[in-house]
Amino acid sequence: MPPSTCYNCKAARAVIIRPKNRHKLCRECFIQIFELEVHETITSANLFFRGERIAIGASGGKDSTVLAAVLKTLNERYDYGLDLSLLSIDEGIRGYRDDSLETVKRNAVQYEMPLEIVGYGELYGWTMDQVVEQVGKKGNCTYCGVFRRQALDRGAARLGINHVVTGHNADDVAETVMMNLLRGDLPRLSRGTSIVTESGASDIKRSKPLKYAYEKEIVLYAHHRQLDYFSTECIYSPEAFRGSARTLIKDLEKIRPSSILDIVKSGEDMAALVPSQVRGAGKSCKSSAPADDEAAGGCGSQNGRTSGGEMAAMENQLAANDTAESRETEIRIPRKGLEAKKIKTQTLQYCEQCGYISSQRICKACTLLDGLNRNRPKAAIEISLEDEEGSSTLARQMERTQLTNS
Ligand SMILES: Nc1ncnc2c1ncn2[C@@H]1O[C@H](COP(=O)(O)OP(=O)(O)OP(=O)(O)O)[C@@H](O)[C@H]1O
Repeated sequence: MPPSTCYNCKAARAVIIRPKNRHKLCRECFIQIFELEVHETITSANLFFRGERIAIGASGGKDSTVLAAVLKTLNERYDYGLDLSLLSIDEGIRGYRDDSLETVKRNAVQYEMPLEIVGYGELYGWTMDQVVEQVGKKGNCTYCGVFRRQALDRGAARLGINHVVTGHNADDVAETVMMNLLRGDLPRLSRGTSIVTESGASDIKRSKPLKYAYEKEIVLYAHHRQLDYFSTECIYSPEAFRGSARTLIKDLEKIRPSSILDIVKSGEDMAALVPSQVRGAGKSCKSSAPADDEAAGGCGSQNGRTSGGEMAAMENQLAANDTAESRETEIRIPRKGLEAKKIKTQTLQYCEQCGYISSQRICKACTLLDGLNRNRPKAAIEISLEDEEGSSTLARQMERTQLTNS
């Protein structure tokens, strides 16, 4: 069969079949189109203003590396006038984050961007290796997600920047939509689909310029531009529910490539139906809008990305059961009072311990830290909570927050 020509330029040889729409493209057209689509996302959502300082949440992985590369290209090509920096959080995971941070350090040189690294150890007195040693692998993603959100805010505040962009892509958003649909959490679904998340008290705005970019296309882009990124998965436990949502979406994508974007768009439409006081996002509703699933249940990264084998085995099992058993269908009538799930609204306040924005008296990070510190052997607490000047980590954390909030 003769090689196909590019669907776009009709001249060069096609080397890519776009996962999004199956168009056959040459390398140059694919790169141009990918960048143009991110540019359109940025301009149609008015994400930036001229002269704005932006911190790129840089993990060294493919998504944030592509984000940094594309933002640098677009900033120069379209003269956005942005001042771009890289901001990395060192969760303290030996054999994973230390290696990926080396990639970010190289990216900082390659893209000529300043880099700030903020560590869980210095902020919280706990690295993720120590947390996992204490709590085990199960549930550790919750600690990591809650800590990371605050750490990104604190790192940005340290740089004097109030807009953090992250590499969350269309697949991540579709998973978040699916997970929150399955657990009936419309407020969180709504926050997860939003391209920008702002909270009432923190001045730090978050946005996802790659929100409509397919993960597969991000990998293709990184490959064809030969970007330097780190591809090892986090060594700690998978977030099982996200993994199941991912498997479901990947199965749908095989039958219908547009499924990912369709789910994202449906999520946006559903979000539009959620009243803003229930959604709990944005400055107007005075809520802490405590993030989407980035904070709620881990990083939403490679974690939990199951192959789908478990699902297939379960489907086979169910099919076998169906033929063996009689085909009875049980219809349950909901008990009175249980029909409608009560939707809680959130009220803005500051954590009494560290001053960070929270919907509770004590923020999630302090609650988790209290639990960790209570169970830490006494000698270890004394050593790790005292810094050279003798002030406690949380006290330092509070000082920083007061600076941030003032
Ligand atoms: N340690 C970190 N430091 C800074 N930003 C981070 C860190 N971890 C995650 N992020 C930000 O959050 C986004 C989503 O993170 P997630 O863990 O889901 O990783 P991912 O989908 O594998 O992305 P990546 O490929 O960039 O690692 C990343 O693209 C990045 O912008």
